[in-house]
Amino acid sequence: MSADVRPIAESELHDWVRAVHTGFLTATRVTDSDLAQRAKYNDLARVQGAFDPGTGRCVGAFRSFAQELTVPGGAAVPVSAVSNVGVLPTHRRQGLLTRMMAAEFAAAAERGDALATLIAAEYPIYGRYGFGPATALTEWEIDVPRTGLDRRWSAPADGGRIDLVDAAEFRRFGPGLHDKVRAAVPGAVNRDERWWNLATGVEEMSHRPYKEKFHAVYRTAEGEVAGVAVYTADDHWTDAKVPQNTVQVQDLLALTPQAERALWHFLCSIDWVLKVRTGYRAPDDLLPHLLPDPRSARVVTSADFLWVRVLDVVRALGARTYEVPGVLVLEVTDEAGPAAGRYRLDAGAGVCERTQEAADLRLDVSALGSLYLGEASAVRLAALGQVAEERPGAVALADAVFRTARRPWCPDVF
Ligand SMILES: CC(=O)SCCNC(=O)CCNC(=O)[C@H](O)C(C)(C)COP(=O)(O)OP(=O)(O)OC[C@H]1O[C@@H](n2cnc3c(N)ncnc32)[C@H](O)[C@@H]1OP(=O)(O)O
Repeated sequence: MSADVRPIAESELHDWVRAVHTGFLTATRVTDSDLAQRAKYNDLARVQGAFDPGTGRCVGAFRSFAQELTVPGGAAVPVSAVSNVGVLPTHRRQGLLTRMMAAEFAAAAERGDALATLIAAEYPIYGRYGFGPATALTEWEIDVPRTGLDRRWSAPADGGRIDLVDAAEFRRFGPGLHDKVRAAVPGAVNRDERWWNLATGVEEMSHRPYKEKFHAVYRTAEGEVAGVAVYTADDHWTDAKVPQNTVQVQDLLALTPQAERALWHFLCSIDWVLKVRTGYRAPDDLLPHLLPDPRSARVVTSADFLWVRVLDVVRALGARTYEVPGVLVLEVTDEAGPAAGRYRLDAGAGVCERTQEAADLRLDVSALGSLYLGEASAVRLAALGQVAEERPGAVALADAVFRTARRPWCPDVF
């Protein structure tokens, strides 16, 4: 008998959270506070469980939630974010994720979602469901003594100022600042109340206890909050009593290059600190070039991050803008979902519609997901055999049309 896959009842939440914690190898313990948070923030109609017919226990978990994704041009598009996917090791590779994903796509079609998003735990999992890697990230480690920065630095040169504030103050100004920052960053997603409460210690989860952080806020000469760096530090001294601490940046938001420069220079000026790890940044982040010697910032992580699944091609392609005009007819294949068909994109007008015209390009919906936010190059995908050119010049045109001047970036795990 196969497992029962369905939305869970509130009485099954404890068992479901245990399955999530087990799948993610964090714990099996579920606290009252974990449950209270789930009941408060998770829409149970969008929380699926797979239940073993023999034991009745939850052996698979899956959840989606309403999210806003900034797309090229700045629109905040409502999407379905997939999270908390976990199948117990005793029940893996029996098709449970596939069944939960199929149920999610059916529900997404009913809701009218144009796109789905997720952060893939492992690369090979989600391509088969039509998701494509759509943003990348880079983490640098800065060797502070090598930056060439003046260690006597104590204030931004642009008339702005930096102050240390507590988590409660960050909780107050952070959401407004983040909303302004994300509007200018394709690939960024909204942070909900739960995100802010967990980040500032208002609430915590048993497997992710709150760790106190430092918050450096940058204000312009006019007193406007234009950036913040949230960081932690370790405590490492050599036998000779030489401090060798590393600052780990948890979050750095900046509205302007001036704020960005001031915050990085501040972090590199802190006494006792030899290294600054930047946290996950955009791959074309300004950071290395904000340092006199950019080579003092060494890449320590470079990977795919946000994955995008186009569900409704007409609405998804119509929601973003394009850097250059051009008309492309795309033949999209989609084994697992509703995106299959032939579409005419008029990039200049920002309009996409179904068409019977001859195709210029053929591609799978997962490749379309990779192109969607401007990260992937159509030329590169064609070289990899993921885009086929039916009209000479169409791949080069698609490259120019879809790509963006700055690379998309999703700062958040969800
Ligand atoms: C958005 C997020 O939450 S990301 C977090 C994902 N969760 C985890 O990584 C936690 C640990 N892993 C798990 O819980 C499970 O192994 C899951 C959720 C990744 C997969 O669940 P399963 O129920 O085993 O997947 P399912 O049986 O439907 O597999 C479908 C296909 O995907 C393949 N597949 C599934 N997971 C993986 C993987 N990690 N690596 C490679 N292939 C995979 C299967 O082999 C199968 O291929 P086939 O159809 O050719 O046989």
